Amino acid sequence: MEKTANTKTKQIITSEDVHLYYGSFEALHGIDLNFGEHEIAALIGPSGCGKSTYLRCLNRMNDLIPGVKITGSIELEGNDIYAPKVDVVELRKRVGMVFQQPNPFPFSVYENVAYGLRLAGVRDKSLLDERVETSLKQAAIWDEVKDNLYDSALSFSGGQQQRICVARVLAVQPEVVLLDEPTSALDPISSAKIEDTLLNIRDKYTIIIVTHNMQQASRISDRTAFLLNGNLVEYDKTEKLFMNPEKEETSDYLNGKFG
Ligand SMILES: Nc1ncnc2c1ncn2[C@@H]1O[C@H](COP(=O)(O)OP(=O)(O)OP(=O)(O)O)[C@@H](O)[C@H]1O
Repeated sequence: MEKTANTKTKQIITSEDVHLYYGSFEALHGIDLNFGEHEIAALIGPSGCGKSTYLRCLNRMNDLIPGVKITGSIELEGNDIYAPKVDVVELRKRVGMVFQQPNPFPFSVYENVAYGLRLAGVRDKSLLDERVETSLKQAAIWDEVKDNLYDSALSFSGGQQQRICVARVLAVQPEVVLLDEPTSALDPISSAKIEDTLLNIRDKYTIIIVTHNMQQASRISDRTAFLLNGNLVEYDKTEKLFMNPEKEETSDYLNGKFG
């Protein structure tokens, strides 16, 4: 198993021995994973193996679930994200998240993308305009919405809504973007646009994506982690993991023997 494949790349997130309990149920059994700057990492594995649970640890989304206990360590650029002094709102700006179902607010496209900036106290109209446009361009949706910026985001298609959600996350200039099955509710053309978007923005962000779609993982990710029953089985360069996995469980999963 190669956990530090990109040794030359600066590691942005390092997690060690992460255990997560939902009440008495242990969903993660000690996960060691790290993620580098400008890297796309994919988390794959059968339903219920803990992919989303692990992803949510990275910006403390599990804090919102009653009865959850987490042990181990997760650091963002060397700082413990679970330290008592951490401002969780600030953390979630640095580690943004896109969900499975597009979830734009019932506001205009402009206000969706400007939302986080306004919350952060940005009032300068030209700065807001500039960030909204840049973020929509990065999310590869600008051309489709630029003439309708003040229409409700809900009036756009699911695929367009998802790219508006990506733009909303990018507007606050995060370091890490987490995506939890962002294309599973989308048609293939919209999915391909999201994939292109991720490839376009990888030079500025660290991207961690949970996906059930193995072709998607192999198309866009630099490294892939295979999880099974709350354990990390293998983490390696994507091509290596798909073409020549070290572990039998990985090979069985890739060959459709379970999951
Ligand atoms: N809020 C919760 N309360 C209790 N158990 C939970 C909760 N969320 C998830 N679990 C359990 O934790 C385990 C891991 O779930 P998780 O959703 O992380 O898996 P997953 O790999 O993302 O699955 P899927 O691919 O189906 O989304 C499962 O056994 C699940 O039933």
